[in-house]
Amino acid sequence: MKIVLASNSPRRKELLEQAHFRFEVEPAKVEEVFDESLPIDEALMKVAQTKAMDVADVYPDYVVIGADTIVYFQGKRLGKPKNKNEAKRCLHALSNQTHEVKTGVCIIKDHQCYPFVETTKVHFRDVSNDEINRYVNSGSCMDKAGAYGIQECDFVEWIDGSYSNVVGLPMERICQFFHVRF
Ligand SMILES: Cc1cn([C@H]2C[C@H](O)[C@@H](COP(=O)(O)OP(=O)(O)OP(=O)(O)O)O2)c(=O)[nH]c1=O
Repeated sequence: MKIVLASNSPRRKELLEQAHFRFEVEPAKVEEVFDESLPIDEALMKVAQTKAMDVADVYPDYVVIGADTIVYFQGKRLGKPKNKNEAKRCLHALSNQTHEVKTGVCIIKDHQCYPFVETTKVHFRDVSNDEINRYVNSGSCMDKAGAYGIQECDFVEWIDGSYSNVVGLPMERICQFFHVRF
């Protein structure tokens, strides 16, 4: 079975590699448009599907994996920060609070779409202004939903659910789909 990952994210590539998948990488060339009129999970699956379908056009005989990760907090979707100030505001808001990380996935196989959403609860400890400034100024938060990477900061006190889902792909469910042991 030939697999292609429709993503630009180095984290998703790494997660699939760690699980010993063999695959190509072809980032989708579509704008991420969120349909705010839909319930959050539906909107997320739609974005993942748009990414997967874009690549399926070019790789018709491959199984395509598309995904999109967001932070969901107090009924609001937090994507990648637009600038450092927004990143700081976002981390302040998440400090000492519990939020959800949602990854929408769409797998296209034999012209059929298999979409799903995985949700992980994440709790931040109390994070000081200094810590937030230092982390944001290091720059690595800018390409990450919610302005943090669980794999590179120590703000997370506990999680409930899939860790890899927070990083960008729910590997338990991906492996289940492909009948691979996780
Ligand atoms: C919350 C969180 C997100 N992230 C990353 C995963 C995703 O790469 C990114 C969310 O952006 P996405 O838009 O889901 O993905 P992407 O733009 O990196 O790649 P593509 O659209 O081509 O698939 O945030 C982490 O690495 N660690 C975290 O703890």
